[in-house]
Amino acid sequence: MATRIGVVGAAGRMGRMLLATIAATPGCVIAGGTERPGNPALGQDLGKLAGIEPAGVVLTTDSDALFAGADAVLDFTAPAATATHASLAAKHGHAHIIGTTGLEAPERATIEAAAKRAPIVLAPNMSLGVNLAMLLVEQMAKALDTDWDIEIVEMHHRHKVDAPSGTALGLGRAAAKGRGVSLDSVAQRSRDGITGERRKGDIGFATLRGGDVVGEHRVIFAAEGERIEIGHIATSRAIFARGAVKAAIWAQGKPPGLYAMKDVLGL
Ligand SMILES: NC(=O)C1=CN([C@@H]2O[C@H](COP(=O)(O)OP(=O)(O)OC[C@H]3O[C@@H](n4cnc5c(N)ncnc54)[C@H](OP(=O)(O)O)[C@@H]3O)[C@@H](O)[C@H]2O)C=CC1
Ligand SMILES: O=C(O)C1=N[C@H](C(=O)O)C[C@H](O)C1
Repeated sequence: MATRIGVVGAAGRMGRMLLATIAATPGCVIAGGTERPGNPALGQDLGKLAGIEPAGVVLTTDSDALFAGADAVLDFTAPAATATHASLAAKHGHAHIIGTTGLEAPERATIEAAAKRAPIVLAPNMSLGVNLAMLLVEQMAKALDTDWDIEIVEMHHRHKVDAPSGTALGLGRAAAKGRGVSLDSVAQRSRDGITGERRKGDIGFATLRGGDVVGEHRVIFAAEGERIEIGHIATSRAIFARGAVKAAIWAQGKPPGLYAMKDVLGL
């Protein structure tokens, strides 16, 4: 039987890409899609919305019905909306694939509670390349001492609302894990003015925004006399959408729990 996959935030940049990817994946069908009341695309056919063949399902506001009827729901929306969606996943026990970034402690707590009742995959970046880069960064940070300063630079399109990006913070967490420290204790999320010299062991972040950049990340290990860099450049949102659909197929029918992309990808 086909895997029925729904999309909340279906009219968004990622939402449309997700619809097209579900339709193009053998064994998967679009179960439905939602947006908030007032969205101008409400009532439109989801296939048409994604620029593909009509899907015979229209965009609605009923996320409760979507979570009830889908095997898995893909969520690339906004933090408050994602917390509400996680509670719906818990209510219906169906898989929830979360790509939303900018989540703070209260939303994370709601997601963790929901994961006791539904399988939830949570990842700030669903591409294979970035998840491999995270593993490499962890290994490098483990091998190199604090004579190697770690700095993370990211650039995204002008519409992005959170900073640093979820991926940059994920790369930072991987580096901190490799060093055996918590990211919160060493993160320098921005710098301005007379900052004083760099504190040994800090992990620094720099954020660039502009144009239509899909997503670029660079982790720099800088020592006296040499530098190592691990970089990833996304040129299409299709890489995130493919990862999300893969996660949906993987998570369908799994026991409740909070899973990461490395579980899905077997890394
Ligand atoms: N993990 C990953 O691999 C990736 C993660 N992302 C993350 O995904 C998120 C979305 O990115 P992007 O697609 O560019 O953003 P968009 O703003 O284009 O899309 C988000 C969509 O969600 C909608 N939405 C907000 N609240 C609700 C709600 N309560 N119910 C239904 N829909 C809702 C928005 O509607 P409205 O316009 O009304 O607010 C909008 O249409 C961001 O957090 C981004 O960082 C992006 C790419 C990859
Ligand atoms: O908002 C985006 O576009 C992206 N957000 C994610 C993030 O915050 O890391 C992933 C990707 O880089 C695109």
